[in-house]
Amino acid sequence: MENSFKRFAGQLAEFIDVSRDGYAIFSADDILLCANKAFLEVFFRPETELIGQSFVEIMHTAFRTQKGPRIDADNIDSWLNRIQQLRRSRDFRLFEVDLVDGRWFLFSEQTLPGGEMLIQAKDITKQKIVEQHLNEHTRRLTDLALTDELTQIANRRSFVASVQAEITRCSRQRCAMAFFLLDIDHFKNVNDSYGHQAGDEVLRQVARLIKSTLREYDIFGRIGGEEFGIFLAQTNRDTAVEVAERLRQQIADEKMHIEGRELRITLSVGIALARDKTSFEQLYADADAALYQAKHSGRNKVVVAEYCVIL
Ligand SMILES: Nc1nc2c(ncn2[C@@H]2O[C@H](COP(=O)(O)OP(=O)(O)OP(=O)(O)O)[C@@H](O)[C@H]2O)c(=O)[nH]1
Repeated sequence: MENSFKRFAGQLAEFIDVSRDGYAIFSADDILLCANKAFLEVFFRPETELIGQSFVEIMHTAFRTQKGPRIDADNIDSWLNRIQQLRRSRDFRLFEVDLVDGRWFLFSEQTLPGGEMLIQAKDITKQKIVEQHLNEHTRRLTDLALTDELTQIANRRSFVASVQAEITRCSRQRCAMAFFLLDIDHFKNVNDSYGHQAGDEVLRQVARLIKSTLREYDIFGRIGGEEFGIFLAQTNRDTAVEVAERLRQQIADEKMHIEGRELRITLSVGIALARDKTSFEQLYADADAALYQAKHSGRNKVVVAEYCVIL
């Protein structure tokens, strides 16, 4: 029985020697006792240099020579302090390590009852590349799902979701909110006179212009067709009217260059205001009623929904 175990241990040692996974044993006082080739290659250092060194010395050299694990720190000592608190904090630990040369390893640390530590390092570079591609793909798909293809601003779905989240936050903090519905005037004429592509270009330019005048945290999106929405948190009636007027004026003053021709367009804006609990549907309905008035009182106008006058 003992002989067969010795044979097994001998074979295991042979396998470990040629394994693509790194293996190493540190003593209870963190001196590297032995390591196979794959482990030495993680640090780009020969056995004669590495064996007998402490974990701290090995990491200092890795940091100085920029060979081995990527150490994102200005100060290696404070980095080591942090790592030393994690090391041996449990009998078994599993963590990912990326190397300066771009490889990734899954490290496991197993502490034996006597304090020695067995380390296994598995090369997971290929899985990591696949994972990064998948993440990038997911991010692009998410962007596509949330962005209006024509204007590259938030589409209806993502605009409504962002506004709903802000309404919840503003209602909790009882802060004033303003919601604008903006609609290009006589847009059908643009399409009819200049063609659909020219219409598309007008939509793109209007979206770009509006976006450039808003603050970073204002929510702006294309609700559909030639209709845009803006949500402003912590905005009272006077400020809302001032912002909307400025936008309306800016669009009216802009000479658009569409397919070699100069074009001027105007916007009508309906504003809804709220302070207490409200919903996207409520704000939309109020702003839509105000927009209807703006359209029917001559267009190129800003109208605040009637009941909001008190705000
Ligand atoms: N080029 C282009 N046109 C669009 C798009 N979406 C909607 N439209 C057009 O926008 C026009 C909207 O027309 P109407 O709803 O009659 O409104 P309007 O002509 O702007 O008139 P008022 O809103 O009353 O001032 C329609 O002709 C739609 O075909 C788009 O993505 N691209």
